[in-house]
Amino acid sequence: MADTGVQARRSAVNLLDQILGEEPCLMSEALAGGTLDKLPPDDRARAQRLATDTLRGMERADRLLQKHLNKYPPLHIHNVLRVGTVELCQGGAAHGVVNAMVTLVSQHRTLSHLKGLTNAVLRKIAAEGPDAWDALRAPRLPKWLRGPLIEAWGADAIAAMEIAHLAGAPLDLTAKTDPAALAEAVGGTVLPTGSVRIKDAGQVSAMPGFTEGDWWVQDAAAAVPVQVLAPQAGEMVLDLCAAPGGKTMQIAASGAKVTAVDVSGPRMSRVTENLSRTKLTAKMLVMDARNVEGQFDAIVLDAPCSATGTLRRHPDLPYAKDGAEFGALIALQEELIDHAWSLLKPGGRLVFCTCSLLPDEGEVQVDEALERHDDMTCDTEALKVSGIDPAWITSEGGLRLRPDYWPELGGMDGFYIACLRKD
Ligand SMILES: C[S@@+](CC[C@H](N)C(=O)[O-])C[C@H]1O[C@@H](n2cnc3c(N)ncnc32)[C@H](O)[C@@H]1O
Repeated sequence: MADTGVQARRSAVNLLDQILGEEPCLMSEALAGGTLDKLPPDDRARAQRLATDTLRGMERADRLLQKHLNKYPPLHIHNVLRVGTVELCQGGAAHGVVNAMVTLVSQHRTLSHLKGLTNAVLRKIAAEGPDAWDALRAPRLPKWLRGPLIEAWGADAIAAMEIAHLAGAPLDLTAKTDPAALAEAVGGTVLPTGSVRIKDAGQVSAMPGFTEGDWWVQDAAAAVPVQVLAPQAGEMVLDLCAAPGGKTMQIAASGAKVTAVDVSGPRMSRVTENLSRTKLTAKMLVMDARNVEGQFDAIVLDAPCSATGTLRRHPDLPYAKDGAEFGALIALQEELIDHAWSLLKPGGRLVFCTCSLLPDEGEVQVDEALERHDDMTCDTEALKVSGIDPAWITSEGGLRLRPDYWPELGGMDGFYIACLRKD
């Protein structure tokens, strides 16, 4: 029987039901719960892509749907309509999308009576087409996050970030040795910071050089902290909060001796897999970073944070979170900085970074660390790595990267990075 895409679409809707349900969760949590486990790999990838695209465009989808609904139907049907609307407005063939959505509603145990509504509404959306979609504003961040971000960066910057969030993220790779050769092999371009960017990537594991371990997936912004650290061959480098290992691999590839630490055993097994594929080595410790002992020449601390810099790739986050746990993360970051400082040799450097857009997890965190430690200074020279605009250096001496930077190149994740020198 021909694949009508019903299974992948049903799974996308089921994912959204969990993410947007009474007890919201992250997509990664829904996936870890096995939601897509029974699907063949192609359908799994398609379901995840559909759910992600729908979350990115959800505000637009709801605005279009509002016109055709007296009141919102049950969440499951609402999500069916959202997925259908996003597909239709992003160029999906009307006949195929509407048929698949109506079929999956007609097969539902208790909601099959709403197949007529599904059919009628999606046909109207199909008639309006992508023009109606393009005329709508970029979806806004939820109030709990928008308010603090406007306070930090201003309304214009947040509007630009919302456009970047809607656009999504291209695939960035870090080359083990030669970015130019990698770009040629995979049909990508070398970014100013040396990462290789691919606009329309297919299945990652099928790309040239994956099995050989010539590269790993890492957003361009996430690759900058180790460029700032500039590890040297033979140095003893500590990578705190290391999993899944992007920075561990960068450090190991430089010839430094790296010790990678993460509190999560399952996440550390991903570091092991990545190191084995790329034929790189590191000493691995599964433990709380606050209990690590020893003295190191250089340390990178990629602290757990709100991850608000990664919304281009994780549009589920604003729906699954409400900021309630950020206070505890900020307190943990402070403890981690202080412990990392005690592990650094005199003359050494600590690169502190977070994939956050909140100054409390970046600029403020470093300002306060400078107050607590007399022997700590910010090394702004270290931030002047290839492709970094000096205008991105902040008043306390860190580096602020934002999703609205490099708009012509396809953006970057939000990150904060500081290089702290021990006098
Ligand atoms: C932002 S991710 C790290 C990404 C990683 N550095 C990379 O480049 O691939 C943060 C990590 O911190 C780990 N983590 C959270 N609390 C920790 C703690 N107290 N000690 C060590 N690791 C911790 C999490 O398990 C998670 O893997």
